[in-house]
Amino acid sequence: MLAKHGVVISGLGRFTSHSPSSSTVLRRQQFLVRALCGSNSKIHRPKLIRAMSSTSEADAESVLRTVTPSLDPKRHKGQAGKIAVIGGCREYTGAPYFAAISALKIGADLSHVFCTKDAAPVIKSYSPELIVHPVLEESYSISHYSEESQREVQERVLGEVDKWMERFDCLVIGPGLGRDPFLLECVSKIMSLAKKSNVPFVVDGDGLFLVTNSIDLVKSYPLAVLTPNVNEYKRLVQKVLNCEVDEQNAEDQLRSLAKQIGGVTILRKGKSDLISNGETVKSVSIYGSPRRCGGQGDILSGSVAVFLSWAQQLKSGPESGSENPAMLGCIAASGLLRKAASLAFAKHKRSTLTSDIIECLGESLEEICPAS
Ligand SMILES: NC(=O)C1=CN([C@@H]2O[C@H](COP(=O)(O)OP(=O)(O)OC[C@H]3O[C@@H](n4cnc5c(N)ncnc54)[C@H](O)[C@@H]3O)[C@@H](O)[C@H]2O)[C@@H](O)CC1
Ligand SMILES: Nc1ncnc2c1ncn2[C@@H]1O[C@H](COP(=O)(O)OP(=O)(O)OP(=O)(O)O)[C@@H](O)[C@H]1O
Ligand SMILES: [Mg+2]
Repeated sequence: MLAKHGVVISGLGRFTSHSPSSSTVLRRQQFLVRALCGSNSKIHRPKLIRAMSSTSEADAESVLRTVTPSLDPKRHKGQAGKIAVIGGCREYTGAPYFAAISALKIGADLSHVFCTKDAAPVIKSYSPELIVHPVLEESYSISHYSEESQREVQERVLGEVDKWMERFDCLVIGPGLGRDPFLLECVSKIMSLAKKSNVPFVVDGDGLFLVTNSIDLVKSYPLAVLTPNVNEYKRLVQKVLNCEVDEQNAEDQLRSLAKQIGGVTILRKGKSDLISNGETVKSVSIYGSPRRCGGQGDILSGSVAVFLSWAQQLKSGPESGSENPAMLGCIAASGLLRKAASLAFAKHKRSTLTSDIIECLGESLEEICPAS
């Protein structure tokens, strides 16, 4: 057992359904400690405490090795993750597709998309692998309804999502959601349903627009992860901390922001990705690509959902640890996306697109954690 900030971390490496040998367990424990303290550290208490109390580059590859489950023939469909993306409207069909297909490409078993009726046939046509629910409604389709009928529509939407809720390991809320007020009101109620069922969620894109204006939707929910880009982060800082982004004290500001929102985990995307849960701050700067084509953040949000789910499995094992699964999920996802982006850029240079990066996710994970 190891002590961190006076908290006991016990048996970090036991997976419920993976049944690893004791040497595998020990290796995973050592990986996790190295990952959180830097790659050269040994398991040593004072050093661990020092490393956790300041910002440092996470060893993303070690985290990836630790959280990625082995492919066990005894496992059934669903055990490697069931993810749902809430997003997709008239304007945006690419973003929810990128998030949902990335989850499958990394290794999740099932990936659902809950989107508007207009977006559904388009998203279905991108891939038969996705389970697409055309249930969300925008104002334009219900504006001629009476108030009571509008309430009934909202109840129906919530019922359609809620009947699936308990089956999901994680939601991704926001890629390509749009900003329609009726739709966003439904989504805020979907967040409440997720919290009631203790389902973790990653909030991205227009989901962050919603949350920035109603911070209570995520406040103090430890299973919430926010993944803001430069603009989304600026808006969050202005709203919550009532000041401007301070690049000189980026880590401290991120830590304060996460703390102020009650210890949610925030992954601030940028040249280096910075991750904090209000206590520690970690960065992921390895790999990466100079191409800034749209959609890379969507790959990231789908990936965080999968790795967070896997890290949750680690935590629910009989020798569970107290390490934050959301932090581990963010570090793993950031490392993998940046590796895939660098691989795709090496192949495609200026013409690199988000779909090229998605094609490199499997190869990138395979290099770090071979399937056999
Ligand atoms: N193919 C698709 O369907 C895509 C849809 N997307 C969705 O589009 C919606 C809006 O997301 P956006 O990311 O465009 O919204 P943002 O508010 O983040 O970005 C809006 C504007 O900010 C500018 N900007 C970007 N990076 C900047 C930087 N570093 N400094 C200054 N300005 C910068 C962009 O040029 C853009 O015009 C979301 O729902 C999102 O999920 C995006 O995910 C991209 C792909
Ligand atoms: N300046 C940069 N240099 C290197 N990598 C970057 C840079 N900015 C972002 N990234 C990488 O790209 C990923 C996606 O970040 P980005 O800021 O493009 O998200 P986004 O704007 O939400 O994307 P999307 O177009 O999907 O909405 C980040 O996780 C990060 O690893
Ligand atoms: Mg985005």
